[in-house]
Amino acid sequence: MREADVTGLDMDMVSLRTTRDTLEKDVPSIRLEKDSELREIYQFGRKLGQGSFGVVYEATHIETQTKWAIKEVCRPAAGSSKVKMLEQEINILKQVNHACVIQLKEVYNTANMIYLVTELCTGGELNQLLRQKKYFTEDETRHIIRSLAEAVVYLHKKDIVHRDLKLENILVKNSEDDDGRINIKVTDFGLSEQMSGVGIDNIMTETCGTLIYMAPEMMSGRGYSQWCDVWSIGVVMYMLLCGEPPFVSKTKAYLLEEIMSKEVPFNQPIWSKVSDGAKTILTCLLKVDPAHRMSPSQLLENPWITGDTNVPATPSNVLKMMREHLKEVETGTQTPEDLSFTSSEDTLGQHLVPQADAPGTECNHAKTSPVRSSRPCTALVPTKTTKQSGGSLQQDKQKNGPEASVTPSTIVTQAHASVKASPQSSAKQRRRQDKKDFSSGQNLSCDLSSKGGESETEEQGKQQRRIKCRI
Ligand SMILES: Nc1ncnc2c1ncn2[C@@H]1O[C@H](COP(=O)(O)OP(=O)(O)OP(=O)(O)O)[C@@H](O)[C@H]1O
Repeated sequence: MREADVTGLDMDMVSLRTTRDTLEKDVPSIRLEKDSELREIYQFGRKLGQGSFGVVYEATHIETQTKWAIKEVCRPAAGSSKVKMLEQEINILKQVNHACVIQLKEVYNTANMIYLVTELCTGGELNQLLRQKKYFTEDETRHIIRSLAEAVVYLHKKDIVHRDLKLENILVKNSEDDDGRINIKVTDFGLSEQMSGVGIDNIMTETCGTLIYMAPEMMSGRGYSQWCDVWSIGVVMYMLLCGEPPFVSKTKAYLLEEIMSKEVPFNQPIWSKVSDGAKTILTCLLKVDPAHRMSPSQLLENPWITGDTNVPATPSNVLKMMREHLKEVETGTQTPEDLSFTSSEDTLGQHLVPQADAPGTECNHAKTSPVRSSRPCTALVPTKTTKQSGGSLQQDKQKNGPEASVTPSTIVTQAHASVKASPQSSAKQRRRQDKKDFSSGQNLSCDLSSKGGESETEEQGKQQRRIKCRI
């Protein structure tokens, strides 16, 4: 493999998504007799940071004079949960090769230590940069979120769910490249999960990650899938644009209640300067019901991300879509037959999905609908939900292409089943319905019973605390 792929030096020519997905790489795992032997290969420099596993140093490869980061980890006790997390992290890093995901170059093992040699990110963590800048411009945010979405699409295609996406786990390769862009690398796969099962096996129940970035379905403890990463992208994007998290509360239970009872807040003065396009995306990423969340692929196709100003701003709710469609019918650009809504009675047990999955359309990600069109979403068609449940990711991939790997699994499908989108629906009604569905026993119900319970006291005053269940 070329050195450039490992070092990430290809960054400048990777604006096209297809060129960013590179081939799997071979990561050598090298056994050393003594720790001092590594000092003959690398010259250790300044300390870059300290994590829960070990210390990270800047290091220069003596032979090539290239700079790297080396994470020095004290070998945890065999069989311990720490070992499992480390193994999981190394396992995943060995499989990934993407310009926006940290690259693992080599692993060195000695009797007492493990050394992970990764590409060096001289710009530090994204949260440090945010603290300095207070907030990012829309252009800067667009570039960062596009990179993050590309990384997540790539990971999800490999059935990897990061589960702890946050500003602290996004490193900045270098402060700014020649074009003034901030190039990011997703890191810290300690809490990531690789889904290998089918259908229900792909639903995870561990509560892990960092509270303010945590998807409500994960907080509720009832089960979640890869859509938890989408929620985190939404929180990251919100924070980049205004410097603060969208939802804050003292405990997990109160935070969940806050998320369930409020719209995504855009009332601070700073939001008056932010485009409607960006706000629409945030609303679509931060949908309470994962079944209604925008998919990472849809995010990449959104005109706000692509910068395609020729695509008209598309209405973000059913009512607006109806109005626009009726206007089109009135002006003769479409026939009434195109308006293929069914009555709400007809839709019992079914869910309505946009007919097209085109850029800039409604955020519903029911992409398994066989009906696809290149025109913007204008009509809703019912799809049977039963067909989706229980299907394997592999089968879905074969049937529908790699996109299907991010298809919501059964639990999400159940959520769809309970949504009846009538023509009278509005965004607010939809959100209320989301919350109702979410909190009902039919799908991902929210268990607020822990309020005042055992986990609350433990979490008091620690909004950003990480809950690593496996430790
Ligand atoms: N490749 C890198 N380039 C530059 N700095 C890095 C790199 N990797 C890690 N760091 C810095 O070192 C710090 C510690 O990283 P490390 O991955 O050990 O811990 P962490 O991100 O806090 O996660 P955890 O404690 O869950 O392992 C990070 O916060 C970051 O600032």
